[in-house]
This record gives sequence, structure tokens and C-alpha cells, in this order.
Amino acid sequence: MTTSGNLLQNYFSRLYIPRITWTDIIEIIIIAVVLYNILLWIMNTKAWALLKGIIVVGLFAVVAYLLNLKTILWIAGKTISVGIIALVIIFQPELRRALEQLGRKKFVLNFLNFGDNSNKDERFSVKTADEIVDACYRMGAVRTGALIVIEQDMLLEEYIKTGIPVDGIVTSQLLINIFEHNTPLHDGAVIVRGNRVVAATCYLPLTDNVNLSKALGTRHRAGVGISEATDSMTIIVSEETGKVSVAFGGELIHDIDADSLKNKLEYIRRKNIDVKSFRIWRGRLKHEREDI
Ligand SMILES: Nc1ncnc2c1ncn2[C@@H]1O[C@H](COP(=O)(O)OP(=O)(O)OP(=O)(O)O)[C@@H](O)[C@H]1O
Repeated sequence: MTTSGNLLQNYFSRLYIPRITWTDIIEIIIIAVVLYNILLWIMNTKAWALLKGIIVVGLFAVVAYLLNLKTILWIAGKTISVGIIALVIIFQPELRRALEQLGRKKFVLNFLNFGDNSNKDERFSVKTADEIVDACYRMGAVRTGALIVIEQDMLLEEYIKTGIPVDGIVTSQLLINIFEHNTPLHDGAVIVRGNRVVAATCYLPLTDNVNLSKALGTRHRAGVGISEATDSMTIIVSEETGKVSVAFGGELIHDIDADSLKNKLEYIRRKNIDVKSFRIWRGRLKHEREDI
């Protein structure tokens, strides 16, 4: 008993506990806030998907190290410096934007707010969902093409910036007016955040998925493209056929009915959707109809 007591006393006497001063506390707070904002930035840009890829590569490198796979470790060592340069090139637009934000007045307020964006957490109402569904099928009936992106957790700022700001409450009339042929806002995509149409004529990234039906053109490719790059859900109304489709997580459900669309929007409204459930849902529909 005395030996273990002595051991413990010996251990604690050697333990170095530094004195914490005010400057240490300030430093810890600053580093925590900076790290938190960097993580938010990563999650709100395409960096999130890439970070997950880097984690997988990192895990692979750890396995290679544990198994002593020398050639793989050598290749990984040689490519790491090139990889860092590649990251800077890939994220050049995002890094430039982040640095630009540093120069803006609102940045300090946002920073102290811990990046809290009240709009971001706003769930859209049942009315908004109904208005969107109503607009899509009314547009489909008269062969008006439409592309509606519904923002979820990832902010779509970089796509919103490519369009024209609207900031109007979502109503079926507003959506129909926006996509009306030969009007200034009809081209490109509308982005919906919460209960508001944030912007119109937005340019979206096109998917290069070769499995997508050749009958579907760039509107559908853009809808699937944004759903690959972000966690948003996109509704596409075909100008050619009037059919309504939904893209989520890089998957497309072609020609869905109003009840199914409403159902899907209800999931989003309750923030209750992930790619897996969407795939299961898509599989079920595909089973029911062979023409997808
Ligand atoms: N990258 C993009 N981002 C946003 N909108 C786009 C993009 N590419 C095309 N569009 C929209 O899609 C329209 C062209 O649609 P297109 O006919 O090529 O597609 P589609 O998938 O065959 O659809 P539809 O069945 O409506 O014809 C454009 O006028 C534009 O409004």
C-alpha cells in the first residue's frame, strides 16, 4: 500500500502542470473560434467532400505504414508536396473569397456570432412546400422548364453569386413568373433558402455522370450536378415533356408524381433525409415503374 502510495506521489511530483495565465485563456479562445470558423467554412464549401476524401487517403497511408508497404509510402511521400499545391489551386476561388471576407465590415460580427446564420436554420413551412409542388406541376402542364434548388445545411453562396438576387417569399406565382418564357429571369436555376427565393438565373455545375439518360439535357445535368456537389435537393421541370424530376446526392428520380414530391419535400422540411434513404426511395419507385 505504502509502495503504491509512494509511486503515485512520485508520479504526481514529476507531473508538470503549467500555470495558466489570462493570455493563455485568450489564446485558447481565439484558436477555438478560428478553428470553428475554418470547420464551418469547410462544411459550407465543396471542401467538405474533399476533406472526407483526404481522410480516406490518410487512413490508407496509416494502413500502409502499419503493414510497412514501403513503395506505397514512398509514392505517398513524393506526392504530398504536389498534393498541397493542387489543393491551393483547387480551392483558389474559395480561398480568395475567404480572404475577401476578412476585409469586409460584417465579417467581425459574423465571426463573433460563431458563424451563426439565422437563415441557415430556418425550416421552410408546409405552405412553401405546397407552393413549390403547385408551381412545378402547373409549369409542367404548360411545358415551362424550371430548375429549383432547395438549400439544406450547406450554404449555396457560390452558386447564388452567379445569379440575380430576388429575395422574395416562395409562392407558386413567383416561381411561375420567374420561369416564364422570354422573361429576364427564366434562364438558369432558382435557389430557395427557407421560405424565400434567394436568387434566380443561377449557374449550376453540370454532372459528368455517364449513366444519366442521353435523352436528358443540360437542365437535368445541372440539377444532378449541384446535388453531387452539395447536400441540396433540386427539382427539375422538363420543358420538353413537362415531367418533374428530383435530384439528390447525385441520384435522379425521373418523372415523379405530385404526392411523391410533396413527400420528399416533407423530409427536407423536417431535415430528415440522407442519400441512403433517397436511394432506397428511388429504388422503390424504379421498381414500380420501368420507364425511369
Ligand atoms: N449549368 C446550368 N445551370 C443552370 N441552368 C442551366 C444550366 N445548363 C442549362 N440550364 C438551363 O437549362 C436550359 C436548357 O435545357 P436543355 O433543353 O438543354 O435541358 P433538358 O435537360 O433537355 O431539359 P428540357 O427537358 O427542359 O428540355 C437552359 O436554357 C437553362 O435555363
